[in-house]
Amino acid sequence: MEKNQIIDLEITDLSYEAMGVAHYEGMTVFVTSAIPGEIVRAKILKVKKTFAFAKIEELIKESPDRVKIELNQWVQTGLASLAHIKYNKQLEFKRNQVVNLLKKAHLDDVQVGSTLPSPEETGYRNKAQVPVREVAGQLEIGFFRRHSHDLVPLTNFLTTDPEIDRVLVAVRDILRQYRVPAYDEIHNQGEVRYLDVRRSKATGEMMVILVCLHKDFVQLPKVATDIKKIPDVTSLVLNYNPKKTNVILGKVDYLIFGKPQLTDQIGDVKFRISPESFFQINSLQTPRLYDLAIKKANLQPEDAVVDAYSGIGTIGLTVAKHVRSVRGIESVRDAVKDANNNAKLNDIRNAKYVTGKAEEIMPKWAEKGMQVDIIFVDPPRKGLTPEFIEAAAKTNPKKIVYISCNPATLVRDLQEFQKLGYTFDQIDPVDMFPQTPHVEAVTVLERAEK
Ligand SMILES: C[S@@+](CC[C@H](N)C(=O)[O-])C[C@H]1O[C@@H](n2cnc3c(N)ncnc32)[C@H](O)[C@@H]1O
Repeated sequence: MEKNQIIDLEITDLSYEAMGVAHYEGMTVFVTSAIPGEIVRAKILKVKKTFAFAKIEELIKESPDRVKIELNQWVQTGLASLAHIKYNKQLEFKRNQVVNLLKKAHLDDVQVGSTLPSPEETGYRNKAQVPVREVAGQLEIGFFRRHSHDLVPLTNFLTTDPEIDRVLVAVRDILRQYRVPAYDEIHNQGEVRYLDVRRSKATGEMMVILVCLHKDFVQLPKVATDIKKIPDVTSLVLNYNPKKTNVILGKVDYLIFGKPQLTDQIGDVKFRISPESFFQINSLQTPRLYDLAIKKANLQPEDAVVDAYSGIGTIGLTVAKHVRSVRGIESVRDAVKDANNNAKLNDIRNAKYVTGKAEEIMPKWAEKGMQVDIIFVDPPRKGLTPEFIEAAAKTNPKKIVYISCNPATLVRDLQEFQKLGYTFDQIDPVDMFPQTPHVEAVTVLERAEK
């Protein structure tokens, strides 16, 4: 097999990144935008030792699961790599990912629920974070081509709230008008690296964050005056990121105008969110995810609850009124401040959040003999650490409710809890990210009776 070769392929599977999978002369070929059941004439783009990448030249047999999309770039860039597949099939794809991981781990008897669909299939994201680069002599916003930093200009991001897309385009036009340079990552020069826009579904307020190479730039006063005039924009923040790095946000924020936090609501609890704090991006699906997790926890009024990887306290503060106490752990200092302030804002007095790494704080609590009834964990994609798992089990909770955004680390961690006397019999996928291959899932671990 060689680059630019044209071959006919039968697509038999979808990869975790939602590329069509085919086999050809002992090689696995990943074909962008292809769907199982399709026969495609494909052009080979890159050849590795045992696998290759290809793109469709001609669709010979089309799958009935394919849907027409407005922009091929959504799938090609990886912004919405499932957008060409019917929504019910996307839900099946996500469930299958969990089923396959369980099979690999010889846990075939664990039940996998059907994926809980999102109330909105598009336009559900309450936040957009888009790169700003110069393309053909002009400042553009868009999305990087898969596995690259080549910007594909876009103004319709499909998965973000259309109100956010409107503001992104308006800010782009203001930056163009005042000739603010886009960031040049090769030379670490220029100015605006990313545009970050967040919208509260509860209040309609929007916060604009300009991620910049410098703390200030000559055009900033004029740019700020014009951004203030965009309807519904309530604050502007300059995030200072001077480093040559792929990390999007720098460590310092300067409030240019408006309120330093956005106010949103989940169920009947209000939340103020700082720019550095994590907040679930699918506003309508989040309360459904939490409801499922809370129902599975079967909380009792006398329960002592731990909310680990708590962000701004969304899970703990949602359950605080129904339990004895909530103790939360979160590594981002601003998020912890938000969590404790959010407790006050909602007149919740039995919840307290601390700053630190969950894998360091939990062993200390276990050491002190802290009594815990229920632990909620909601870690980032890399999952839990052995130190956290051991300490969590040591506090002897009745239940550990695991909310995960990566089924591979979820299954790995569940097996570790099993070794420590916890059992589980069901995983429930929840679609927080329609049109993308990301899978969220909830599992409850119960202490086995000794
Ligand atoms: C997936 S988010 C969940 C946040 C929150 N539970 C929610 O639903 O909004 C994971 C959170 O874990 C935090 N985090 C990452 N690594 C951590 C660690 N080692 N210890 C504690 N928190 C951590 C992140 O800052 C983020 O707020």
